[in-house]
Amino acid sequence: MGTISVNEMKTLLHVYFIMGSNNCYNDPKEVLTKAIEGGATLFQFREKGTNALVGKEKVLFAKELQHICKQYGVPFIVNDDVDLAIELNADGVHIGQDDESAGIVRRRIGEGKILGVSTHHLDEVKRAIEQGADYVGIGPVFATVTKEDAKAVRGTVLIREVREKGLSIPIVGIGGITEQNAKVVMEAGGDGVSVITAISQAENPLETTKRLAEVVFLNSKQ
Ligand SMILES: Cc1ncc(COP(=O)(O)OP(=O)(O)O)c(N)n1
Ligand SMILES: Cc1ncsc1CCOP(=O)(O)O
Ligand SMILES: [Mg+2]
Repeated sequence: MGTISVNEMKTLLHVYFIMGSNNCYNDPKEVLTKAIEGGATLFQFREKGTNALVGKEKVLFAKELQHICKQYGVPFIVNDDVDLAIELNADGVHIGQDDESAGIVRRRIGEGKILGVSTHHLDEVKRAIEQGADYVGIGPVFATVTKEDAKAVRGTVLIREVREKGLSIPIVGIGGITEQNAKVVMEAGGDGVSVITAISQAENPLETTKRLAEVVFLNSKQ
């Protein structure tokens, strides 16, 4: 882990909103603002897939979203793009198993930044811990249409396994999570839920995030 405490990290993971420009029907800045006002505790900038912005446009857009996060005191995490995270002095980075190794990324971003790693098996969780992850993302818990190359749906099996092994690493579930099924992730031992579609395509992102936050709060152990 870096310098963030386990408890602080677990609290930040409660309602982890992830978004890129191509995930929204409406103005993404408005969507992010409403999500935060509704209770999002952490934000991940994930600009990838069909029609994603690149180059200067991507950087500019990232800066706009980072500015919103700063105004509300919500940490801003960058997905995949470690160079961008360093350039923007972002609060952290999220990487997957096909990205740069967690150990290298930890050394690049330093101890003071948040490092999240996607995991699908217990050995990946253990390796992420050894290499300095502050939290692990586990999923897809449910079917998702957002990530074209998503791994097979495994429900909450791995979340339960990690807790049964007595590992206290902060865990966030991901994949197809909504206010209707978030409770299952928390009951399995998750510390929070990360969502893209549930908020980015909600008719009312503010009210949806409020309801999601309520489910997480009611089922949280801290
Ligand atoms: C919180 C969280 N968990 C998992 C992921 C997925 O990361 P990855 O497997 O690297 O896939 P991409 O998101 O990069 O397509 C995530 N982004 N966030
Ligand atoms: C990035 C990612 N990693 C595993 S599933 C997923 C997509 C989650 O998006 P949604 O909340 O729309 O299912
Ligand atoms: Mg990735």
